Amino acid sequence: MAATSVLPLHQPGPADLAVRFDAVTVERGGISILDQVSASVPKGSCTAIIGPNGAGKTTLLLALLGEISYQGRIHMGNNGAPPRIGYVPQRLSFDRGMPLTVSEFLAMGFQKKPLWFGIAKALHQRSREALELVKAGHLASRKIGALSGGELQRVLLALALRQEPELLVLDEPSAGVDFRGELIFCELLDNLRRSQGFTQLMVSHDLATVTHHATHVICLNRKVAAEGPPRLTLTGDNLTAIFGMHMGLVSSRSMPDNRAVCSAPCCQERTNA
Ligand SMILES: Nc1ncnc2c1ncn2[C@@H]1O[C@H](COP(=O)(O)OP(=O)(O)OP(=O)(O)O)[C@@H](O)[C@H]1O
Repeated sequence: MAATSVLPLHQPGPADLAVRFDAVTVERGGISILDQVSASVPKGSCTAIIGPNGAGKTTLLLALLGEISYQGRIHMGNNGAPPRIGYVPQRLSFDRGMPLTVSEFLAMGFQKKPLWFGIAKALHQRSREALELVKAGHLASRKIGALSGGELQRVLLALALRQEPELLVLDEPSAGVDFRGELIFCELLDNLRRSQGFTQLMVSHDLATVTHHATHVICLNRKVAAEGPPRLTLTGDNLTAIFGMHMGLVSSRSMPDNRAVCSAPCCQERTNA
């Protein structure tokens, strides 16, 4: 597949960057997953990594989180000190019959000692505050296994925000969430990012979300095909190069605030749903 060259659109200095991937290379089972990936995440940005299935997006996040080994370098933070990182995973496997309330689930993440020693009242209060922050205070006494996809997503966000992260990493935050739920979640994230000042790095398959919310985009398909502001990066040529099919972005009058949406048939169906 032809890859376009990296666009020289955004040339921030090191002090402006929350993360810099420098020739990151990952091989798993003898197969090349990431090949010399160099890209930047501007400080305070909402940076989206886009690319087709199997492009290595999750792998890049796992390398950043120190969960897998890689060649190359990943620079984070200004003064050599690693930033506080919050992480919202793509999916969470757990026993849906687990007899835990949302408040207890969050308290488990907050407290150092095992749950069977009981949960301090103050931690329940902290859980409630964490839920209020993501506009999910009403979920505190619900069973964690009974939550919908969108509700669980908010709880995981509350958990990720507990340490006041400087870098919030989200792997497909809108997977399994309907269009309206996704819109609300992304707006919540935008507001939190502005009020708390963290940098947001997310993997997304939804080009409408990326167009509307991201301030910086990394187009990845094993290598970086393009990088820069969405308006200049999400061109028909770049999208065709990484997704291998003709794609473009169209403007839709039927959308709130006339935002751009992806013209690919799957996105059109989703948008019109
Ligand atoms: N543990 C592993 N061992 C071998 N190959 C792996 C392993 N984990 C992932 N891969 C392969 O690495 C490639 C990239 O996977 P990754 O999950 O990073 O892609 P992705 O871009 O996040 O995909 P998706 O959009 O489908 O979530 C895939 O081909 C996958 O099969």
